Amino acid sequence: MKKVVKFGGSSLASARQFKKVKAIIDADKARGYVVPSAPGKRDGKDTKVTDLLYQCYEACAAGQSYKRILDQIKKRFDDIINGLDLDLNLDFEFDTIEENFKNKAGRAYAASRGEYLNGIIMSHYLGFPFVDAADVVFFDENGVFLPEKTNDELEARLASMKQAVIPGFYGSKPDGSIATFSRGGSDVTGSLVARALHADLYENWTDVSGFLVADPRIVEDPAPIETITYRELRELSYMGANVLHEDAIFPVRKEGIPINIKNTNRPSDPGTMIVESTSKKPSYTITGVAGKKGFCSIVIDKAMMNSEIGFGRKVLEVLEKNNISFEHLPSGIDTMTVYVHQSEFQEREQAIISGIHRAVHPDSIDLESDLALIAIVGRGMRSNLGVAARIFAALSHARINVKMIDQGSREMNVIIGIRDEDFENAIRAIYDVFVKTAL
Ligand SMILES: Nc1ncnc2c1ncn2[C@@H]1O[C@H](COP(=O)(O)OP(=O)(O)O)[C@@H](O)[C@H]1O
Ligand SMILES: N[C@@H](CC(=O)OP(=O)(O)O)C(=O)O
Repeated sequence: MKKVVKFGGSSLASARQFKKVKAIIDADKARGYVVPSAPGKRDGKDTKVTDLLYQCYEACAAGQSYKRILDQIKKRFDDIINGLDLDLNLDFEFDTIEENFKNKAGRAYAASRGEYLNGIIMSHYLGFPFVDAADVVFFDENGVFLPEKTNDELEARLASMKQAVIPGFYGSKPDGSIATFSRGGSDVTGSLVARALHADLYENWTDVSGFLVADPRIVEDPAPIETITYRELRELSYMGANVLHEDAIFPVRKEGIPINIKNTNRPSDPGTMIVESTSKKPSYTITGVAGKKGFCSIVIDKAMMNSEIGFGRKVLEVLEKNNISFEHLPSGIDTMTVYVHQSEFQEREQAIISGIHRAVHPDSIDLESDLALIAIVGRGMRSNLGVAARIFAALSHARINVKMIDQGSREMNVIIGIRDEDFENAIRAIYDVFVKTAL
């Protein structure tokens, strides 16, 4: 039995948390492969070490003094080392980091040091060998992740190891410089290690007792999800339920390895099992609800649009040329709407509008910003009549105007567009109608 255990920043924020982690690892011999994140927040007002490292790098790159921030980072690690009574000194590592900062090792290098140093501490504390992620996780020269090369190397390196600590979040490029995944990317490393080892289980330890039906920062004490499929989870994590990085699903899914989301602070809670498929019925009609703010809609009107072959392609080509991805594409007879990320769109707004004018000569183009998208996801929705009706009734009762509705063709998700300002109330209204009234 082999288990890969990834501990998030909240599980490694202090010596006290490290002790809980060791107890969890000691409790099960199968927990041999450990992927740590950088120390996270100790309380609501604290700063993640990764954020301190980014700040430190920005200051250094701007030619400003960065010593104060670096000292703060050092103190975070020293407090952990001292709290664990370890015979370990990171002075040499910090000298190297400072040297590399001056030699312009880059932003990704700076950010990666949180996981690197936490990995060294974890390896000393557990007595497990340390494997630098730079030697086993690879990106190309443009920073694009290389899954197969990584898998081959990880497989070869770990084959003879019964235990290992492999820091999350980063890897290396062909020239030896460091690249990272996007924020929250230690989840991806954990998943890659699980795939390479053909592990029986990937345990992802965090500060909540599994995936919850809704974001606990919005809904008070939301119900936990006992079992969720990869597909449902992918929809929810893509739409903002950021317990697990959205790219962490693919590697384990390839191998059919289940993921168990667990709580370091309540290790005996069952947490959430993430599986390929399940015959278990979800507890509620919906499995989960999640969403994101910051979208903009481009509404394009043109009489007889429906008979103009290639209309949609031409519009999307304009976005492609401007390097913008689209999120949703609801359409009517003479109207087509494209939902895009506001921050990306606003940088190229005028170029895109004039491009669409030139490409399809519309009667009008209207823009609306500050929109949010919410995904209501669940395998149980297929067999339940009236899901859309309940969503609309709940939102109308909460006096929320729905701008867009899009039901996936697999009937497993409904996506709605609303105003940013209604976001939290909408999530609560949907949660209440499907979960609270069902309790
Ligand atoms: N649907 C959800 N279920 C559980 N947690 C959620 C959900 N949506 C958002 N979260 C947030 O995700 C956090 C856990 O993810 P993250 O901060 O990345 O943890 P870690 O530092 O352990 O990697 C929780 O503390 C919670 O605030
Ligand atoms: N430390 C990195 C990577 C990561 O995955 O962290 P966490 O496991 O705390 O979400 C970040 O803050 O983005």
